[in-house]
This record gives sequence, structure tokens and C-alpha cells, in this order.
Amino acid sequence: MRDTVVMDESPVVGTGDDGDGVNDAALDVRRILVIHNPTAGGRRARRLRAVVAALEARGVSVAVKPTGKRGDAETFAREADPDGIDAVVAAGGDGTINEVINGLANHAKSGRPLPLGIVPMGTANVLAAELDLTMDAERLAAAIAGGRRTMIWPALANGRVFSLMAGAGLDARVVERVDPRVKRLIGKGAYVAETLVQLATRPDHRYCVTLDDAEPQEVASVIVAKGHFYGGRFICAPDARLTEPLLHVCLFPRGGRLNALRYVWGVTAGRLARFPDYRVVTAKRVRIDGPAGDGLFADAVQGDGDVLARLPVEIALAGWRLPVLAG
Ligand SMILES: Nc1ncnc2c1ncn2[C@@H]1O[C@H](COP(=O)(O)OP(=O)(O)OP(=O)(O)O)[C@@H](O)[C@H]1O
Repeated sequence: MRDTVVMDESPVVGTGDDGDGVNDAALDVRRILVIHNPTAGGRRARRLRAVVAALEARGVSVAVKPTGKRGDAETFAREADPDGIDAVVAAGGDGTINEVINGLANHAKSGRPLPLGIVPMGTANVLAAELDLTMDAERLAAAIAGGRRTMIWPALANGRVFSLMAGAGLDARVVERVDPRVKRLIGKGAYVAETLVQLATRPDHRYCVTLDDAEPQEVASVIVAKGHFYGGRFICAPDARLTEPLLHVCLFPRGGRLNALRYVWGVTAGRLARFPDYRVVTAKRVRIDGPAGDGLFADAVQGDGDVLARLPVEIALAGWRLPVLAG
């Protein structure tokens, strides 16, 4: 049974300046910094070139800064000067976008938020799906140059920002173990292959989840969702929205290989909501404890599709909103 979600705060999408430096007027976007991960998603450089050309045709001045290694995207975004540019565009997959969002956190907290634009170039592009962005270069450029902001509520896992989801258990282990070279070769198929490997080989771990001030409960896997899509366009938390300040906690209680296989099938076949043991509950704070340092990577916490933290993890809303240029 899935718990009903009752929202006490309606989505905040440009509803006037309420103290975080954002009002509902469209932004004048004239100068942008594009942070590009050249290794993302099988090197879709053509899409980026087309978006840059479309932006320049609209009179936008574009500087492209390629990353050279993991971590660069966050540094470039953190160092971006709000006096010199109007927005930072992440050109890459969800991992690169996550880094850019982490880099933009200080700007958002300081009351001078730099808006995020997105050129989806990854394997799954979950954030783009949440925001209903297309892969069409003209429309992506129009969304960025148009200056209309959608305000999203990121969350924190042990202090690291995520915007889509964070999880411990099977999915975190798959994220940790998936081979980037295989991902480059076969895209999403790499996750399927790694899931099968993990199902066949991983020991049955248990995780202890504490929601707000409730009693701790044991589960086999847990996903804390900010958005409703998962791993592409699968759905785990149907009512979760980036624009709402609430965590939707997906609980997979039963252990054992057969149950893990059943949950994987439930997610991919869209049947999860019918499982009597599967639950989604809302919370403001989540703590996950579990097997630590067992040498089997069971303590990984994935956030936005990359390993973001280690157990134990404290997850909560970040407390600030990020403007996203999503058209
Ligand atoms: N130049 C780089 N070289 C190596 N790794 C990088 C570089 N730039 C960024 N990264 C890291 O690569 C990881 C994966 O990148 P990204 O998410 O952009 O693409 P992807 O893996 O193809 O897409 P998806 O996240 O949708 O699966 C990110 O965690 C990011 O930190």
C-alpha cells in the first residue's frame, strides 16, 4: 500500500520574490557559462554545438569550459561570478549536473542565485525528464535564453546536494560498481548488466531507516526521492516533485535475491505501486544506518546516479531553492 501524500505547500514556480533573490519576472539571459563534460553520454558534442549556435543566434554570449576530471564541474560553478554571467549551463549527464548544482549552492544560499540551464548529454538524463526538457537544440536554447525559472528544492545527503534521489542498497551498489567504459559502450544496458551481477553475487544486507522522529525500521533497500522519475523514466515515487519541499521515501522491506528481483521487475514494469509490501512515505528528515566498511561497498549512498556519501547518512532538504531555466 502506498501512503497518500498530502502537500501542505504548493509548488513554487516563480511566485514572487520571497527572500531568496528570485522573482517571477523572466531573467534577461545575455551571458552564460557552459560547463561541459566531454566524456558524458558517448560524447554527444554535436548537440552542444547546436545549442551554442542557437543561443548565439539569439544574441547570447556563450563561454564553454570543458571539464578535465571529476570535480571540475563543481569548482567551475562555485567560482562562477554572478557579476560576469547570468546563468550557468551544465552540459552533461546527471552526475555532471549534480556537481554543478553543488557548486551553485553557495550562490543560492547567499541570496544571489545563479540559475542553472541544462543541455542533457548523459545516459539517463533524469533531471531533464523531470523538467520535461527535450533533446531538441533549438528548444533547449529557447528554454535557457527565455529566462523563465522553475524553482526546485534540492536536498542534502551528509552535506552533499542532490536534486533527484539518493539511495542505499541495491541501486547504490549498482551505481558504485557499474563500469564507466561499459556505460560508454552500451549506455543504460550497463546498469541492467551490473544489476544482474549484483543480484547474483551480493550478500543480503539490511538497512535501518529512521524517518523524522519515528521508530527505526529495517529494509533491504531505500530510495529517497525528490523527483518522481528513476533511472530514466521509471517511476518509484509517483507524487514526488522537484518543485515541492518534501522527501518521498521509497521503502523496499523484504530481503533475499528473489525479492530483490521482484522489486527490480516492479520498477521496470511499472508494477511497484501494486506490491503490498512496497511503501512510499513522506518525510522531512531521513537517517539511514547500515553495513559499514564491509569491503563489499554495501555502505555506498548514491545521489543523482553517482556515489555521493557513505553510511550512516543524514538526508534532509537543503533549505534553499535553485532557479532552473527550463522554459
Ligand atoms: N572530464 C571528465 N573526465 C572524467 N570524469 C568526469 C569529467 N567530467 C565530469 N566527470 C564525472 O563523470 C561522471 C559521469 O558523468 P555524467 O553524469 O555527466 O555522464 P554520464 O555518466 O554519461 O551520464 P549519466 O549520469 O546520465 O549516466 C560525473 O560524476 C562527473 O563527475
